[in-house]
Amino acid sequence: SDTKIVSRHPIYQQNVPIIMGILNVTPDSFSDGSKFNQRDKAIAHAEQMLVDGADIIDIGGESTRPGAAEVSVNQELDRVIPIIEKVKSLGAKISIDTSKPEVMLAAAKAGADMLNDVRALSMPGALDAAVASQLPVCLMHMQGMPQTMQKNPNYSQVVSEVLAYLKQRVDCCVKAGLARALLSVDPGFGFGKTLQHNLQLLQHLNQFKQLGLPVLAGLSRKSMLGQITGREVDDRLAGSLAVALIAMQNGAAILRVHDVKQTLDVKKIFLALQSVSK
Ligand SMILES: Nc1nc2[nH]c(SCC(=O)O)nc2c(=O)[nH]1
Repeated sequence: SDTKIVSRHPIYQQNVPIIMGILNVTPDSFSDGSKFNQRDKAIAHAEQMLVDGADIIDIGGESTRPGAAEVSVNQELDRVIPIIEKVKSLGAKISIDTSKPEVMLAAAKAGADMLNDVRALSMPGALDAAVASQLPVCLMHMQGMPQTMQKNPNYSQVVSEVLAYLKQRVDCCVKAGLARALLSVDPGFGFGKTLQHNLQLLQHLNQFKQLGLPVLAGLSRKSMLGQITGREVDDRLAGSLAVALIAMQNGAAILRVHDVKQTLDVKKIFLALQSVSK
């Protein structure tokens, strides 16, 4: 295959899977209490994930769940910037989960180490902002938009279509001035995909290595796991760990997860087997 291994930005840590701990700072995530004790809870959660072994903390101020309402720039800035500043002071590596150029630039100024865009820099001004920041960026595939993406996801060949989209976005970023070494790609589990589409993408996750870039997998507690196990979102640890291992075995370089402590154990088991000769 035409795998072009490129030199990679240090944040991608070469050949050991990276654990990205999820820190949602949307109102429903730390629902009770005032904005300030919600912030304290977010920082405590970030601290715990760092203790538990997270390599990067992914901070997001816009819920991109199916049907989620849109968030204004100022609302999103107000949610994420104070948290980035505090988490940075803990010495953590931070990725900012946003599609808005203003949030990307402000987050970079506040100390973010990576951009994570579920819209693959497709919003107006986003690509220019990413180039200006010169930060590593994860490009994710989404079919449609959060409000409508799960209505009727349809592909003729989901794996090749998602791969082609990501290849096109990578080429566009490189042409705009982002070195390939900064880029990572993500098939976007649950973003405009049926269960079958998600399973196809997971089964053939290796295909995405053709781009020669780190592959990020975001499977943790997602509804695809609920569809298979019948478990509610707070009861999907076993399902999340199962797919985390499968994703690692299928080449995922970054795992975006809620349950950092448990996923670290899965990573250690995976690496122990890697070191044994076949
Ligand atoms: N790169 C990347 N970023 C994400 N942000 C979310 S938010 C929805 C949820 O966590 O359920 N998912 C993902 C994902 O899969 N990949």
